[in-house]
Amino acid sequence: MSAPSIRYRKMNGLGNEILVVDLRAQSVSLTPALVREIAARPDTHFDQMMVLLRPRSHGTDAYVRIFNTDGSLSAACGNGTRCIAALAMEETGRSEATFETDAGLLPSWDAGDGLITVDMGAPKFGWSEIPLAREFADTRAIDLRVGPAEAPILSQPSVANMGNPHAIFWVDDVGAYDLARLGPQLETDPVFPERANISLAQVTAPDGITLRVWERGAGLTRACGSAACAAAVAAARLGLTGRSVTVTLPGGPLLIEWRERDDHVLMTGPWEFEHEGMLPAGSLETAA
Ligand SMILES: N[C@H](CCC[C@H](N)C(=O)O)C(=O)O
Repeated sequence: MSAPSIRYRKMNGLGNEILVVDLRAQSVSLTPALVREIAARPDTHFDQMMVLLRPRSHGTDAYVRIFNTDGSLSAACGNGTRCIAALAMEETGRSEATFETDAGLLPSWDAGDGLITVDMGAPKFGWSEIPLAREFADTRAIDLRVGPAEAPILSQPSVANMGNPHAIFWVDDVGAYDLARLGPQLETDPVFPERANISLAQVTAPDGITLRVWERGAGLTRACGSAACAAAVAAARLGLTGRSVTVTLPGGPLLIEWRERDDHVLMTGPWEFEHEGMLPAGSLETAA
């Protein structure tokens, strides 16, 4: 049997590296090993791979599975959703697109000036919804720390689920920490049974947050949309900011609005097309 040929599109959302693979008309199974192999190649390297599958629900453009670099799955990726929304809008000629993931529906629309808004849904704050391994009554600050009890390096993060688990540590200077060293340790702390995305957040104004993220399954990235949403809602819950904030990541700013009406979080930002090509046939033979 000859290997299927599959096109990929390499994009990015604020430097968050996104590989889009459209399998709506093809049947190929992507194993974690194959995903890791694709991620290891310079041309197709990604932080997240957005795999478009045939829609499961009426009115949606695709059912989307999202893989991290390490082959694990995530039910949310804000930056990647802007990228696939841009492709879908170009394909349909419409100015909106809706995707389904395992975390629910993600409506998105053209916000003008080359920006796209994604409705990331309502955040969840219950300890079992994050999920955490044991009960915490107040997830605005949980008892977790790195370093000695009397002088912790980082402590008392807020936690939230934005379709995926996030912990946000509030700091005075996001640049003052070795996140590449602390991230892996916190990501896999036993309090997070499904691991977690780890953020350092610095509140710079009632409508401004600076953020650095160690992503579950992907490591340090230039931007993480769902982490920006999680930090924004966590800051608003603590009264550190209002419900509309600009979250500035290493890759640039995202506008986050936590809508009063239905608690949904709206994320607005750019997307960029880089190049396209075919996935290496050799690796796909393994999967066919
Ligand atoms: N970069 C993505 C999130 C990836 C999350 C993933 N690392 C996980 O939850 O496992 C974003 O823009 O929202």
